[in-house]
Amino acid sequence: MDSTSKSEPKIVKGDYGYILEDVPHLTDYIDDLPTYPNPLQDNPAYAVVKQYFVNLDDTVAQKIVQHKSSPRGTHFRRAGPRQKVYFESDEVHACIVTCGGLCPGLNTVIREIVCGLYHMYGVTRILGIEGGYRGFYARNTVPLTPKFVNDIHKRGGTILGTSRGGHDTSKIVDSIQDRGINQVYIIGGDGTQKGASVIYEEIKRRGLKVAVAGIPKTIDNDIPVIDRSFGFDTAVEEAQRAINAAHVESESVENGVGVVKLMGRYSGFIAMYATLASRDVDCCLIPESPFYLEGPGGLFEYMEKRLKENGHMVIVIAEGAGQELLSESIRSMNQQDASGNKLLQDVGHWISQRIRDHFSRRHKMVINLKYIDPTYMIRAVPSNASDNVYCTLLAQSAVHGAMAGYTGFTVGPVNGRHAYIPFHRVTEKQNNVVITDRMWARLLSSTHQPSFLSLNDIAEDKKEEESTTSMSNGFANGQEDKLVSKESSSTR
Ligand SMILES: Nc1ncnc2c1ncn2[C@@H]1O[C@H](COP(=O)(O)OP(=O)(O)O)[C@@H](O)[C@H]1O
Ligand SMILES: O=P(O)(O)OC[C@H]1O[C@](O)(COP(=O)(O)O)[C@@H](O)[C@@H]1O
Ligand SMILES: [Mg+2]
Repeated sequence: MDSTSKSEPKIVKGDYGYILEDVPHLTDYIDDLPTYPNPLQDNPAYAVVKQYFVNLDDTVAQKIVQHKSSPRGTHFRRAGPRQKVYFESDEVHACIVTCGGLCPGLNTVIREIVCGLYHMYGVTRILGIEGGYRGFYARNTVPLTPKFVNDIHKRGGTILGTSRGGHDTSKIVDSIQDRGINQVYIIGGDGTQKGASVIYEEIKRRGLKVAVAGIPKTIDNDIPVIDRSFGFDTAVEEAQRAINAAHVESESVENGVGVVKLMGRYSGFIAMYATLASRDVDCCLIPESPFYLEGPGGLFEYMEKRLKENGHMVIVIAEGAGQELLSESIRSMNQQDASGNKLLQDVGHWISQRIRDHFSRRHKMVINLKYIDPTYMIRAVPSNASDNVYCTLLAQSAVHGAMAGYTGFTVGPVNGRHAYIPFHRVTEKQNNVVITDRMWARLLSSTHQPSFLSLNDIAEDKKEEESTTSMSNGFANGQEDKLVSKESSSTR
């Protein structure tokens, strides 16, 4: 990977503690760029909207809950169409790339970028880059038209293909420059957005009139600032099928135990929401909440109690949970994937085996354990109706932003309003479940599982909480109503 110098964040301060964390604009480094009237003003479909264009000064507050005397705080530029655009329709040559793991909705975002560019702005030259970042210099491209993408939202995966690794900034920007591309739409997770950020920096360094727009993708919902990531809703819904199966299997036999492994490398959002939605789960284990097996307050003690009471139980475990326990018993190999993400040990198999061993050895109790691993099935489905609508808004926001000359930004809803967010804000931290939030407390009270926290842990946590301040809010982070203030994100 090339190292390019990083631009300073664009911060604008206003009255009463107002801060705008703005995104770059092509005019920041190119002088005298001509502007054109937005072609949407002549579009009959949008003629009915009273005030269709977004006011240039509109911004979206990051923190929605305010006290009488609190400063106005951080804001982001509101997404949407602007009266003036910086590209003429026939001048635009756009490209779209998808990177990282699969996620429901990728095809919908591709479709809506193509249709948005074509129908709203009259853009006809749109290239699909195949196979992720390395596709810029090592794979084929495919011309994208509304006809070509018409039905793709009904399919899972990405029609463009994806990959991990292979980010070579100068080769990618060479390819952008050689092909005469001037709008780059990059769909991907935290790693992808870091890649998009260095591409933007290199484009700026070369002084190119090329807008770089990121669309955040992560099934794990681990991207901070935005309310939730697309595909997450679908993933939670799809996980219900696996949990239902585990429940049916476990309640049909004596001492039935259903174990379901769900995705979530560092963040347990899918497991937490799937558990809260299902009501059939007796225990949910996530990376953010360390647990232990043996002894008072441990998982085995709880299982014995639950099986005695109810005759069956369901455990949901996120793939990143309990990794520290696994590395104690299995020699950890510290392997990484091509993007540098840690390769996890299979916690589902491990915990199933430990449970079987425990009950046969210690109790001579016959349990009937069924282990279900639906992880890739959940990721590979097409997006549901609500994610489809969400993907459409994301894609259109990205198109409006690029046409308006903004660059180096990620789009996403912040407290329900779509905004342009500078890359560094979505890559500097990770969104994690905060186990001292009301949402996790709701889960504990619905499953009745132990918190696995000793009194010492709680006291230490409290101390830490007192010295940190609240950061995020928003629906899917589930952190809009904190019990106590705590930084909701952590770096990897
Ligand atoms: N720090 C980084 N700088 C540049 N490119 C990166 C960086 N981290 C990851 N990438 C690239 O982003 C792409 C996707 O990253 P990955 O972590 O696999 O998935 P995701 O974007 O879903 O988190 C890969 O092609 C990878 O090479
Ligand atoms: O496709 P792979 O490499 O097996 O990826 C598995 C990982 O991808 C994810 O689904 C999402 O990760 P990314 O957002 O980084 O793509 C994780 O939950 C999971 O650990
Ligand atoms: Mg990632």
